[in-house]
Amino acid sequence: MFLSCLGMSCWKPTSNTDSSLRQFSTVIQELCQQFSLADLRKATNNFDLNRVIGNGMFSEIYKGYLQHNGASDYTVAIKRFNDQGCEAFNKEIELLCQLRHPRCVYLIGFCNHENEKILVYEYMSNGSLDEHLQDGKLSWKKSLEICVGVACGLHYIHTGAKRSIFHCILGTSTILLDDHMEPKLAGFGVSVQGSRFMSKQKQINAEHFMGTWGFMATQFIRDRTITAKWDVFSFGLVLLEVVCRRMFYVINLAEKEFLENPIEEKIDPIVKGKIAPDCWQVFVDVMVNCLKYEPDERPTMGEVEVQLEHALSMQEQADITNSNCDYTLLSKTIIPLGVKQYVILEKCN
Ligand SMILES: Nc1ncnc2c1ncn2[C@@H]1O[C@H](COP(=O)(O)OP(=O)(O)OP(=O)(O)O)[C@@H](O)[C@H]1O
Repeated sequence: MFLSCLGMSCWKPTSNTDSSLRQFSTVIQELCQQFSLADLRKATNNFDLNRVIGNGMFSEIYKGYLQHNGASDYTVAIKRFNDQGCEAFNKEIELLCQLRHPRCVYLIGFCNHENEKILVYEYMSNGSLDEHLQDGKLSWKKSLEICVGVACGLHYIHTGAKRSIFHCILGTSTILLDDHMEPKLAGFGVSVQGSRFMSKQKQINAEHFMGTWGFMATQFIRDRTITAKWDVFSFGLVLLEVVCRRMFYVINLAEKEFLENPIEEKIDPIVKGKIAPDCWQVFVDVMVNCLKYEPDERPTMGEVEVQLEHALSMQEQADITNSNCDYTLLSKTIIPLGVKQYVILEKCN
């Protein structure tokens, strides 16, 4: 039934049997509400462009109001895919139905009506992390809490689901913030499911990732494989953005110059004096390790999560005794990205 509602042209299973697909579609129907196109037109005032709150690679995202959970004006985010978005639509339903975790955006339902492929999510009222980094109002402690939350979400998708999931395009624009400024992972349209056995790597076709080169960890470019360590590298770039308050979508030679200087000199002036030296030491170690060239040398997200929680508690302890003065960081840390790594990353530009 679900197959017919999705339409075979969009749903292209590769290895499942008919009966396993039937079971899978039943599970999706149980977990996800199905909306009519009329419901979603009404919810968005006929896809009024004034309601657009974001743009995805294959979609536009609208703010909408629906009948849900007994409320007649329940606020939701409605992602309407374009003609190229069919695969991303299928992928997000498949993955997000399996993910029920406070650090992953919640998929409420979907609509599949002829060419209209639409997903309905919980509304994340505080938008994406990149917007907050740009407007400069995010405190250091809140930033650190957000990083801990994101690490927790990544740890979950890597190890907590039946099969590990690799996000693949993690960045500050795919980290969304709810009413309480708690982070959730979003943007699962090109994510990849690993094997049941964590140690195995997944062979991937490069075209799958159109336009997302900036987030690519070096092992992919070298080996054409994806592992959890890919997301770990991307998470290292997120940490870098959080302290520098500037984007690192693509590391090219201009970024190389930027990073050849101690990172302490590049910390955003608004946050710099707020970072306790003990906290910084742990934080910068995690960041440097996440950005290691060799995937095997990068930590797991479980290790990263523990370390960042430790950094947060160091910050909290320091703040108890020092409530007035700014801190001074005396360390000088160069992120040891190898020349080879710059060249490889620059090629991706
Ligand atoms: N649930 C939501 N609540 C609020 N805003 C959202 C929500 N989902 C997405 N957005 C907004 O839309 C932007 C793009 O969303 P998202 O990251 O899901 O796109 P994408 O993964 O690139 O899309 P696609 O599936 O087309 O590839 C986000 O940065 C955010 O501003």
